[in-house]
Amino acid sequence: MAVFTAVTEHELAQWMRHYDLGDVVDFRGIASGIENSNFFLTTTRGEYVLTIFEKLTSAQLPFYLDLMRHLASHRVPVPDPIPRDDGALFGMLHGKPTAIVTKLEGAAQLAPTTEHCAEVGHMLARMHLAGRDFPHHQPNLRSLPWWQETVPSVLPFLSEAERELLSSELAHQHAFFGSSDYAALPEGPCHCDLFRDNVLFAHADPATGHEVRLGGFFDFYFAGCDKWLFDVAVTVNDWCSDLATGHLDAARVEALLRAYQTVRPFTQEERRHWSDMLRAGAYRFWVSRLYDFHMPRAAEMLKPHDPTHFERILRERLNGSALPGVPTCN
Ligand SMILES: Nc1ncnc2c1ncn2[C@@H]1O[C@H](COP(=O)(O)OP(=O)(O)O)[C@@H](O)[C@H]1O
Ligand SMILES: N[C@@H](CCOP(=O)(O)O)C(=O)O
Repeated sequence: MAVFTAVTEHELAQWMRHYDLGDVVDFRGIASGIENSNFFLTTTRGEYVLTIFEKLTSAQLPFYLDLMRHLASHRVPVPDPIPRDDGALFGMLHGKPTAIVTKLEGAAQLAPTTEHCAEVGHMLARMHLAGRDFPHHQPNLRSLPWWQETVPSVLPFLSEAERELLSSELAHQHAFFGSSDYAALPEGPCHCDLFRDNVLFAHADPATGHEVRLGGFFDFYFAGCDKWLFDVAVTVNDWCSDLATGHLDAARVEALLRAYQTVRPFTQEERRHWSDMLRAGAYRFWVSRLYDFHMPRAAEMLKPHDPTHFERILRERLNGSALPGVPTCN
């Protein structure tokens, strides 16, 4: 269930008068998704996605929509927000901010191979470089200050061993974030949630002979400015982990990092702190999943994600001997 706000034919017709997108041919709700009401919209001009933002406010939205527009204009395949006739990238429908963005091609690949990982790594690096001249700044709102604020509220629900790990890792990350090496890590706009379900792959490309072709990255609504290495770590923790054990698959890690570094090689500090950042990436999602699990919001529609998955991943990453190294890139 992911249409929280219904739109009638009449309301859609009124809404479309603000856009130069031709006539509506088809309009249907998208079943997946948990945050917003999403609809596939086909017009005589093309295919789009209409999103009614259920939680994000008008004040918060410009950063995300401007970033998507900026990346799309730099030929990074992301949904491109369509401006209305007054130039705005969103308007209000049912009292909620609403936007129309371009529809990406393809389907999610939930069992990725090394080829999928290489495509994702390559595009992630391109995305980071394309974001360098993005003029707006908004921090990743799910970083250290949010962890520090949130951890005390989940501690009472946890076992002694979980509490111990949550607290000791927070202390470790606090020290890492305060270090001069951390300050030297390159940064910029990051997706911050580039999981398997936020990337689409289209069919094989006969022109290049590539078996897999990236359709694009979407769901930028956790994006923010952060260390690029954090974005890579979040991505590797999801794309390259065995889902049952949290163990990193060395071949997928190698493929993703090698492809990333053909575009942007890691700095010395990044290589040195790869394992700390994998831990930070795991910690971020352990904390958010614990929070969603133990403090579900009223009227939550879906079962919260399993927090123990990221506890397992964090414990795995702490076991340094299980970590594949960062490939060198010449
Ligand atoms: N721009 C897009 N192009 C193609 N499909 C999209 C696009 N945006 C969303 N979708 C589809 O809609 C689904 C729900 O979107 P998502 O961003 O995950 O929703 P939510 O923000 O509610 O979690 C995705 O799984 C994807 O199939
Ligand atoms: N990827 C996160 C949850 C973020 O929610 P999304 O469905 O909007 O991507 C997780 O797995 O915990």
